[in-house]
Amino acid sequence: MRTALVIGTGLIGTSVALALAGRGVRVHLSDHDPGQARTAAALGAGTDAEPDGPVDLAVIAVPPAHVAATLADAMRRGLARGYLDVASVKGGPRRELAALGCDLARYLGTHPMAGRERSGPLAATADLFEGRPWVLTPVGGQAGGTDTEVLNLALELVALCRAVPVVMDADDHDRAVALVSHTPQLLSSMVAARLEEADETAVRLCGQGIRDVTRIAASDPRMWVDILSANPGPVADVLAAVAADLDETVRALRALESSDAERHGAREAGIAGIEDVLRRGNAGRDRVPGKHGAAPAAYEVVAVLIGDQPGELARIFADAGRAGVNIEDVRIEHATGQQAGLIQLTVEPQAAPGLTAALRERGWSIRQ
Ligand SMILES: NC(=O)c1ccc[n+]([C@@H]2O[C@H](COP(=O)([O-])OP(=O)(O)OC[C@H]3O[C@@H](n4cnc5c(N)ncnc54)[C@H](O)[C@@H]3O)[C@@H](O)[C@H]2O)c1
Ligand SMILES: O=C(O)C(=O)C[C@]1(C(=O)O)C=C[C@@H](O)C=C1
Repeated sequence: MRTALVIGTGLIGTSVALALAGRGVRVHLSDHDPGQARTAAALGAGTDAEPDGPVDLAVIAVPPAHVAATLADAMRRGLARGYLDVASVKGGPRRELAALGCDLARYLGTHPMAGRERSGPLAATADLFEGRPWVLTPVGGQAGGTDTEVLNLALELVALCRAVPVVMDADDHDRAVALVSHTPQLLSSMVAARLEEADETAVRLCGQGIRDVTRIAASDPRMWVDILSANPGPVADVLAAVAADLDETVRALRALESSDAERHGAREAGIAGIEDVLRRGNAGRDRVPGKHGAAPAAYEVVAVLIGDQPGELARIFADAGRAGVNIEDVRIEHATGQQAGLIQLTVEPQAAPGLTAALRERGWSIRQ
């Protein structure tokens, strides 16, 4: 692929453009807000000048509700040899495109399983998709089937973004993301919504647990209304199953709360009910793939106290590097009201003792 056009230069469009531009593709950037395209160009994602002829691939990265109309317009203007979108739902856009009478052979619905809770070009990064699944939903058959050239262009794009292609049927994809992406977004928002009216004395106690659970509650509501309203049935099915667990858990807790719990064996039943959902949670969590889609790995965490001052992170990473240790993941826990935090360095189990010793030697305070 030599040339590409990215329409919609927000978080995802600009991240794609940065990855392509970094690997030598000439990228044209377009957005209905020209300021967004200018910002993306200033970040090195390409040029906001119009292409002077059809590009190899047009990438449509606008909110789901605008995908079909944007694609239809681009196709009518003959802007590219192949077209794909990156929207988080796949069944709806394809049906809308068909209803608009577009050439479905030149189009492929795709979805990179990577993102952030922030929007816009300034949140974009060239490595956003590295090691992440990128779903492709080609359609077989002669009439309306995906053209091989378009599928190959999409595979090249996925490879240039260093993502991992996963081929799926569009409706199967929508049911899968209802479970692993759309319902988690709603549950995160619902937990965070409890805090809106909460007493300040409670909010001050927020620790890492609630930070983990509510990170994506900071996402753009307009975008998520678009996504959820394009996948209502599958999301409602998963939420109904969660609601059944919630009902059971509330019943179990109420049984423990009642004053005559001991007498009627309700205490044992209540504990069993709570334990059941926690154990099923352990089993589900064990199935979440690890880094780069590999089987979940058992890592160890080395927790170190760091000061809240410039250069501390660089210093600790350099010290870990000098000890020859590869850091698999990093998390920082901020201590409320203190000029310090706890950095948790996730490493291979065999590297943990050496890293602990090396950091102690260099004066770092290790927390057990
Ligand atoms: N945010 C995520 O985590 C994530 C992950 C994977 C896929 N997606 C999908 O990627 C797409 C873009 O999401 P985002 O997070 O980059 O959003 P974003 O808000 O950061 O960017 C969207 C951009 O599209 C532009 N836009 C809106 N309507 C347009 C139109 N009609 N023509 C041209 N430009 C238009 C906006 O000005 C904005 O710059 C969505 O379809 C979303 O479902 C998002
Ligand atoms: O990690 C995040 O912040 C995301 O929101 C990413 C996430 C996801 O649920 O995994 C969100 C929506 C997208 O369609 C794909 C990826």
